[in-house]
Amino acid sequence: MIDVHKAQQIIQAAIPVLGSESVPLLESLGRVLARDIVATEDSPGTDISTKDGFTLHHKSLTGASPQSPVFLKIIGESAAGRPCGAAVKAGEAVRIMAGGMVPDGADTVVGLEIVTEDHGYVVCTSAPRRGGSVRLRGALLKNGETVFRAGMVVGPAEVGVLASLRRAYVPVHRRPLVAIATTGDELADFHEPASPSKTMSSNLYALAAQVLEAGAVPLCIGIVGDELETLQTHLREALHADVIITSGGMSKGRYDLVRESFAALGMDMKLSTLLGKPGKPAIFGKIGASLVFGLPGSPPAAMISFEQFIRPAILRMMGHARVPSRSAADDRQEGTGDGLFSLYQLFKQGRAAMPAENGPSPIPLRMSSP
Ligand SMILES: Nc1nc2c(c(=O)[nH]1)N[C@H]1C(S)=C(S)[C@@H](COP(=O)(O)OP(=O)(O)OC[C@H]3O[C@@H](n4cnc5c(N)ncnc54)[C@H](O)[C@@H]3O)O[C@H]1N2
Ligand code: MOO
Repeated sequence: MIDVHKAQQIIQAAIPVLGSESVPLLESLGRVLARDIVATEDSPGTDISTKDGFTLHHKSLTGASPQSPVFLKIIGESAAGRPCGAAVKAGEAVRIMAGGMVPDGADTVVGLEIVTEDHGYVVCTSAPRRGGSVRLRGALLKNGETVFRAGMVVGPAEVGVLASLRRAYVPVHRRPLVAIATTGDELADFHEPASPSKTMSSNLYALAAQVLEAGAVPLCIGIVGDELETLQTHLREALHADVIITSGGMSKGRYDLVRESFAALGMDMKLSTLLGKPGKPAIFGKIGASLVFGLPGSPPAAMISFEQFIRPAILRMMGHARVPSRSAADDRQEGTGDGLFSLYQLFKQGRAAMPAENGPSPIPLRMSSP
């Protein structure tokens, strides 16, 4: 028997990083880049003014002072997105807006606040430094420059930069398809009427929600009965998924046939039986390329096993380099009260599974009262 941390190491060592896919820009949020992103053009693509004012050649301002103002003829306008066609010569200036293209012949912008206008001339009484208030072509990004490295997680700022690079599609690591089957003849789903001998298969939904929260794609196989042949048939069909999760049927009871079914499908068992609860009877292995996690049926044990083992595995498959590994045992020792262990306690008291004010519906699919 091994402890949770050793089990986490064994699982991580067996997890492949999935290949890449190209996704529309916004779908890359939270995903991991599968390739370096290289700029294919300069940004900005031309010299741009950062102020509203006048653009001119710096030499035109030589000697400008309050005692000796320099008059420059205004020959045109460069608004953002509407460049001025003319080139600027000595003794001339072009009215420019922030974001406007600096025309040929100009190299400097003087802000509106330090000049005056007089009958078609701009009057300058000081000279800013050469190149002042101009963002040069390629100042933000140069053509050929590596902007982001593979392995980086895409956040909102990266989405903005990718958009400025005109990347409508982004290469990211694939999200795993995770098949979830719950086992047990006592289980029922929404389509079946409530009955004292039946238990709603809440694990199917809780685990699917955990899969979604981890960023993967859940595929709910549903409830599979405690019958060897049925189990094998359904699990065989689930083998096209990257990950298969089962809940229930893991203990040594007479009808606990999950291990047997996996064995018959050729499972390479890498982990069997943990030291301590919750999740003691959990197993992990591989069938072909699919990773297989057999979790215990008890809802807190299933959810906590997911947090301890499957969330880190999913993150790793999606290319995340730093994968935090939590354990209910650590949380209990730390006694923070908001960790995995408290989730377990909450479940044991039945509060998470069924809030008192929102009892079970006797009629399936009836809308709960608000
Ligand atoms: N003789 C022993 N029996 C058991 C031991 C033990 O040490 N000696 N350990 C117990 C522990 S701990 C666990 S955990 C369970 C694991 O058993 P299974 O994985 O076979 O779980 P089930 O028997 O199928 O179900 C347990 C419990 O959870 C409910 N359940 C199951 N599936 C779902 C679902 N999809 N949604 C909601 N609830 C579910 C089920 O009705 C049971 O009440 O073994 C113990 N036995
Ligand atoms: O080991 Mo069971 O999963 O411990 O509650």
